[in-house]
Amino acid sequence: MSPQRKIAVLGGGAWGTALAANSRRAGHEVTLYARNADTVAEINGARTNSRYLGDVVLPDGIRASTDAAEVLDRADIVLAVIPAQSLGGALKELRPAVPVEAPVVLCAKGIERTTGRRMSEVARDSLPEHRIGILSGPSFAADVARGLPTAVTVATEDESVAASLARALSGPAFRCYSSVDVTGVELGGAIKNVLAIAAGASTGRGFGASAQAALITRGFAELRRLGKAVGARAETIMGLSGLGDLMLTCSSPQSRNYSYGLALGRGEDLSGRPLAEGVATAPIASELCERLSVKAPIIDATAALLDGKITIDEAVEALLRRPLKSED
Ligand SMILES: NC(=O)C1=CN([C@@H]2O[C@H](COP(=O)(O)OP(=O)(O)OC[C@H]3O[C@@H](n4cnc5c(N)ncnc54)[C@H](OP(=O)(O)O)[C@@H]3O)[C@@H](O)[C@H]2O)C=CC1
Ligand SMILES: O=C(CO)COP(=O)(O)O
Repeated sequence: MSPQRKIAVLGGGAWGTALAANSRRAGHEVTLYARNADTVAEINGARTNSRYLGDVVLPDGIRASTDAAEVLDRADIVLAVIPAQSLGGALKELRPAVPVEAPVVLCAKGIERTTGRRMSEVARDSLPEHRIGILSGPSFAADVARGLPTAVTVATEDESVAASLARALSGPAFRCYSSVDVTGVELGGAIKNVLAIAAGASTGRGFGASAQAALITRGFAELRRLGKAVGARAETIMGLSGLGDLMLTCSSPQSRNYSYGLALGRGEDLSGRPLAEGVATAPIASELCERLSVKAPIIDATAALLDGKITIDEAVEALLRRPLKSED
């Protein structure tokens, strides 16, 4: 077990709460910032976060607060678990309270819709003097909150910081691998959400398991191409934060992105659904691929589908009618 640190978690949703639980089980002092007073009261009192994690009971000793400065005071490590489209603004606001010595580990999975920036690019702008890391991999919040086993990747540019974070954040059932490939780790997490919507839509429309497997595999080819174009390592894309998370998210209705796709494919009402980061990431991922001359027909079709420009049947027909080529 690594020495006890003070870990400050920013964000009181499903993943922030699950990571707080994991950090507590790993033996750390844990504080959590949530902007919702009811969430704070429930975590401190009943040790639940029923809005996001149902009846999962959290380990004791997590101290939640609506006061970010109090949560961040003397923190050794900060976990930023705020959704991708809100991360930049939130970190800018919190900047004066974030200790400069504390690495800030980003846990959101997405690309900023308005700018095309990956999470580390967003955070470096908001917190220019801090060391920035990223945590990503196959990990449903409810599983981690319950203490079920999984493994993820933690990346920072500095190898020793990455290794130290991996030691600190690993828990009894949460194994962290370290990496210096920040770009590769964050790219996998962002793109798998888009591909999960595509896989869900196909299955929801009734195209069957073969179509879903073909879509995931060819979607993964698009992620590999995009990874190469932005300088990600191939091993990272093949690893937990790439292939690993893609497999998880595209195969379980527990995924909010996959279930968003399922609902889309079934023609259900999409309003009031839980966060599905792929919805905002799809159009900007498609634009990014175009800008970098990366062929990404599944990402493009998903963006067009979400925008209402094409139907699922038209999307699949267009994908099948593309000129035949060698597999790459
Ligand atoms: N859930 C999961 O299984 C996993 C999620 N992730 C990623 O983690 C990120 C967060 O997801 P998750 O926790 O599940 O999402 P949730 O929807 O469960 O929770 C989001 C939380 O962020 C808070 N929030 C939103 N905007 C701000 C802001 N500006 N300042 C402070 N807090 C804010 C919300 O507050 P409020 O309650 O007040 O609205 C809410 O507590 C996403 O990018 C997701 O892809 C990664 C791995 C696993
Ligand atoms: O990132 C996740 C699992 O690794 C969670 O996926 P969803 O956001 O689709 O629920």
